[in-house]
Amino acid sequence: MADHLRELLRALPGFPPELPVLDPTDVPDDPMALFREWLDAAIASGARQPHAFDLLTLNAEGAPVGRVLIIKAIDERGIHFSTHASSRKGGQLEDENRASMLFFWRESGRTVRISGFATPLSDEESQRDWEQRPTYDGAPNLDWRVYALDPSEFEFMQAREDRQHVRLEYQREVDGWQHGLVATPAG
Ligand SMILES: Cc1cc2nc3c(=O)[nH]c(=O)nc-3n(C[C@H](O)[C@H](O)[C@H](O)COP(=O)(O)O)c2cc1C
Repeated sequence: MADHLRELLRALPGFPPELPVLDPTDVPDDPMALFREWLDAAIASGARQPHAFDLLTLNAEGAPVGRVLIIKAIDERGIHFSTHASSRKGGQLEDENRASMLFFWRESGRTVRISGFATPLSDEESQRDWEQRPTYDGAPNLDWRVYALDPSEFEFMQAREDRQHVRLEYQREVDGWQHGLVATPAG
């Protein structure tokens, strides 16, 4: 049984043959510009839910907890997502607002991890988001909250068929963003 699953898993197709190239010598200084480029490409590709990401928070024991959300907007305050403030993630963010977002666009073999601090936005902005949800029935929901994750770190990974994946890391320093290749082994 276990062997059968092992064979099944090994036989699954991996990355598509035609993958975009990430040239680390030709990237913007601002990681948000590269993120926008990759997000726009994922949206244009017609892939389902290109705006979905894993949100990683920390629970009261300091253990990481992940779940899938969608992003709602990007502005100078960061990347917006929304949820119930009284949800588990809402409580975790209230206690510890360090969080990480992980995007995976399998059609292009791309991932982006964005880490930073999530801040709740105003009641007004949160209600506006609530009212735009497809299930909105006219009743307000003061538990609904939009958060903006202000990034301090990005990592872009462009997969390659030969598994020599290109990984580019951006760190926010006092004088702006610094970037460089990640040299530790990839899969
Ligand atoms: C594609 C997808 C998108 C989702 N988007 C959201 C979202 O934007 N906000 C949200 O609160 N939950 C969203 N969910 C549900 C969450 O994954 C999660 O189950 C729920 O928010 C409860 O999480 P928590 O108990 O860790 O707080 C989404 C689930 C999927 C599969």
